[in-house]
Amino acid sequence: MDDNELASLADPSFEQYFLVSPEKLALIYDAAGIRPSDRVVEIGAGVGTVARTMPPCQSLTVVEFDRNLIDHLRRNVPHANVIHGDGLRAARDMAFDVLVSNLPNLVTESLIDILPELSFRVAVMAVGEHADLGRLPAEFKVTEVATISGTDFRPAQPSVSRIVKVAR
Ligand SMILES: C[S@@+](CC[C@H](N)C(=O)[O-])C[C@H]1O[C@@H](n2cnc3c(N)ncnc32)[C@H](O)[C@@H]1O
Repeated sequence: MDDNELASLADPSFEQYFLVSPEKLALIYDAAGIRPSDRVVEIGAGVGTVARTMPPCQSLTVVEFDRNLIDHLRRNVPHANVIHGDGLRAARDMAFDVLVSNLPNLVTESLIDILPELSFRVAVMAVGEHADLGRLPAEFKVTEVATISGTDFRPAQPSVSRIVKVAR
């Protein structure tokens, strides 16, 4: 998928910016520490730019809210289980070891709120510049991984996000 195609698929009303930076993707995979036995879930998977090069794992499930992207996801990540729907609801209904997400900031805030209800080993999440993860219970260890913005994405994302690792 070239830059023009990615840009043409992005719907600004869903805050769709697709992460394509190989360096930032490598940092996400490294932080996730995915093991071959892991069940991995990505919510807000877009067209699959993160999921398509996810390290080997037992299972990969991708959840996307925008129906228009589902066929692209199926094509780009043929080995994944593709779910069309709300990632917050799906996360509550699934069992997984590793969670990856890059959602609109408001949805991410809700995801942070429900993290204590979910059972997982590691979550690697893009969060807003000023997101407060200090509200998570002490059982969670939060580590800053990187910042992502601008041309890390297609189309370029105007705002800055932080990638954080949340481990139990
Ligand atoms: C910033 S894009 C990131 C896409 C992809 N993760 C990446 O980094 O290239 C956010 C994606 O989350 C999706 N999204 C927004 N709200 C969602 C929700 N409640 N459940 C699942 N997906 C959602 C959007 O449609 C969009 O594709």
